[in-house]
Amino acid sequence: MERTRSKPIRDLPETIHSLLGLKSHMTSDWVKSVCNIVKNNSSTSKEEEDDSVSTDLQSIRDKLSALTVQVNDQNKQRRQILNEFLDLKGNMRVFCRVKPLGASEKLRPPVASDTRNVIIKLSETKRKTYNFDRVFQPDSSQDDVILEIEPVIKSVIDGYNACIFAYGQTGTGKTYTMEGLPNSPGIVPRAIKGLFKQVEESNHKFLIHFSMLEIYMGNLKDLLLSQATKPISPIPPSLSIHADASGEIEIDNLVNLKVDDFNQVFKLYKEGCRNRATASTNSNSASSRSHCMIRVSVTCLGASERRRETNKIWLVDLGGSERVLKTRATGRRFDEGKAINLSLSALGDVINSLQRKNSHIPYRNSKLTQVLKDSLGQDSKTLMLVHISPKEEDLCETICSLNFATRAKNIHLGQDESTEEQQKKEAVMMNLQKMMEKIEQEREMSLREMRNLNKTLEKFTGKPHVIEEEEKDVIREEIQVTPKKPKNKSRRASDVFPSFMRPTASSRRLSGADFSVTPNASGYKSRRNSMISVRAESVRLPVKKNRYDSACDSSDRSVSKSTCVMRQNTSDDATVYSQDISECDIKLVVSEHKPKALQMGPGSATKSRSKICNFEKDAAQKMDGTEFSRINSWLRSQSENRSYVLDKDQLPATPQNRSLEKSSTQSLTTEKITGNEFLEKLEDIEESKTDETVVKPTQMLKKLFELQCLCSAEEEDQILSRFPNPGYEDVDESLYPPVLENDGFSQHIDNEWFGVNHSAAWERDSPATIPLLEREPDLKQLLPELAFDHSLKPRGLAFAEDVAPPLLRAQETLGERGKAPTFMQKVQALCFRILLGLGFIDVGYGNDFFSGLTK
Ligand SMILES: Nc1ncnc2c1ncn2[C@@H]1O[C@H](COP(=O)(O)OP(=O)(O)OP(=O)(O)O)[C@@H](O)[C@H]1O
Repeated sequence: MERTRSKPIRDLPETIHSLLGLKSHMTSDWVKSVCNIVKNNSSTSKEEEDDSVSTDLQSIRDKLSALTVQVNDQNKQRRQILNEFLDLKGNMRVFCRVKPLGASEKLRPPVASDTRNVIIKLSETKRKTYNFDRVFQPDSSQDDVILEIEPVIKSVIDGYNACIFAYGQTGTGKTYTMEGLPNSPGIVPRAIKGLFKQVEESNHKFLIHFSMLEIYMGNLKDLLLSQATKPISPIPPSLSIHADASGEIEIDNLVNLKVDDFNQVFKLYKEGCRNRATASTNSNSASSRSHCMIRVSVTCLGASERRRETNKIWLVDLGGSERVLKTRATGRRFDEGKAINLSLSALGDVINSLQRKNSHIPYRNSKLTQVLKDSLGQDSKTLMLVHISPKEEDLCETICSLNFATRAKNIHLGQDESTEEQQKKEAVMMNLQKMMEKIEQEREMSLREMRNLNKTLEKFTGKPHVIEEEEKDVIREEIQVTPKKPKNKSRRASDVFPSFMRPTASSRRLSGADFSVTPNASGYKSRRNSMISVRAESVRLPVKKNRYDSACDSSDRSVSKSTCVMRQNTSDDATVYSQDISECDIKLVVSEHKPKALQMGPGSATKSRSKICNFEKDAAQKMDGTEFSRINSWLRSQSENRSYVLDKDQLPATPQNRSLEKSSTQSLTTEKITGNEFLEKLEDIEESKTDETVVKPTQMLKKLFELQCLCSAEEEDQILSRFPNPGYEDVDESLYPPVLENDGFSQHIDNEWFGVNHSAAWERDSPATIPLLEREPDLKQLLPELAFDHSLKPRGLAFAEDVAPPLLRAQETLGERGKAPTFMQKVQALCFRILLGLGFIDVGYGNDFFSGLTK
């Protein structure tokens, strides 16, 4: 182009010379006409030039559009083939993974396996074979497992709901498979990575959201929201499950964060794991005591070939099924084990009904099945990984797990197929797989060509080609707190539950969520709107610092046990446990929870509350990627800000309380008080309260005194020795904080990030497990006449009514509530518990988890 422009200038002398010769002929008209010719000439060439460029651009655009259509077509074909392939494999695919024997376990295991079968040696002559889609031998790697889940990830991109869950006896490697270790990451990180990779390769624009929750003791808990670590912390909005008009399951108030890459997911995942509590059990030193559920939602607008605009995948690490008798769980561990078994049993029932193609599928029988309703069965892709132990002592549980998995496997396949049919099917599947590979290669080529053309286009125009549908895309909010549906009580799942599904006293007691209490005389309002009166006390126990702590957290840790009592429901107390900053004081906290802001220091409840409000407000705003870090740091600050507040309005104007009030305002520093002062303060406060308000630990202390009066220690020991209770090696655990663990995953992640190995030292022998009274000299002073040795332990048990799992209370075999229990009633309660533990008494759950599984 430059050459054409410079030519007239080069030719100028010559032109002038020739013009000079024609001087006589040059009239003004002539000059004008020559000028016009030159002018027209130059404008024509410019237009021509522009035309040729725009033609080029147009042809690129046309090519791109054609390629887009082609890729869409290829996507459609791929989806159809994949779907056919997965249909042949079964909507519910079941894998079995056999845990390797430990180095010290040299015995020949009774479980053998090949790539599709698990053979159980029941006796010398009797063997039972279980058939699965794939069996992972003890020496199989994480890679082997991941390879098998790839089709499921692809079907998520195609718009199908999916669910991958790990099932099995406690300690058999569910968390290992789902989370993995730093050097061998498991399904969760790799599935999410795989999802992002697929999204990157796609020609569509996807929006990905991440949520994480756990089902603990039958209640949903949002793991991306710091939970109320103390009774008067802002209470996170309760999560409730409902189905939308299209039957998709939604969870109201569940934090749903937009994520742009795997790193963001990784941070959230870490945060979620931090909010999860695991505990040490006889079977697993870091046992998951809940079901951990990760939801990744995928939205793609304008992709007609996808099954639906928004779909999701659930990645679930189920709590371990366990025989309570075998694990010898007591107190809280016992309750947790029962809750896990109950929901697994409900899952088994759903699977059973799906398999039998029953018209009614009992999804409503547990929160777990309600949440997974649209991801189990129907046209969703489900992958179950059953984990078994090869050890002889676990044979019974292994058979239960295998039977459970076999029922699931039969969901789609129906009757057993003949070998011939199976071979035919496998040939078809092989063919489909080849077709899919071919289409994927072609698709990859088309996508590469599209990328190159896009680059060329960008060079000319300065912006990439935009496909029409993409232009229409709406940028979604970064945070989507699922908006509450207009209050239509009859539509809410929780309201139409059969009564046994409604939150029980125990579930409310433990989670603090779902606080639906019958109105009482004093006029009850929902907990979220008004917690009329909250009294709480907290005892903090120091926890030995481990290497993990020192590496990732500069603060010390302690385990705090807090108890709060709400006026609305005197029988309910919410016990929460948290890992917290180090303190070893006995701290008394009394507060009235009011809607008005509590003026406390940094990280106070007020701030947290207002942040939660902002959180919801933000849902209405569009956010860009940079917002993520803000939210992330907020989430972090939430988990780090652990403080206690004291509301002076609730304190009677006694000198003690004035000092207490003072202590509370001293920027949350805890006032050390002696045991007697402590009791006096409790009593003062108790007197000032309405008669319905109870402070449970005070009661417990009082009852300890009462018992001391009722009978001597010798008499009591004598009676108790007649009822051997193998589980009670310590004072009942429900009275004390659980052994809080860094959960497996965060441990792994943090190890990876900080390069430290987790020290297994603070597990069972953690100071947090040492009975409270032994650790607290102040409390010890309170009870000078009680021996602080193991003779105290059975006494704790005598208060069976207080410490028994709340579900036992429903039996009401101990006499009327509200009356002071006599010693005989306490002994009866103890007997009841023992008989229950030995399996002689049914607790009224209907079916025990293990019964029926071996049918
Ligand atoms: N396939 C495996 N290879 C190596 N180690 C394994 C394997 N499976 C499990 N483990 C190890 O066994 C221990 C218990 O595993 P894990 O915590 O995953 O069990 P779990 O089934 O999740 O237990 P729970 O139900 O109590 O949470 C862990 O230390 C884990 O690393």
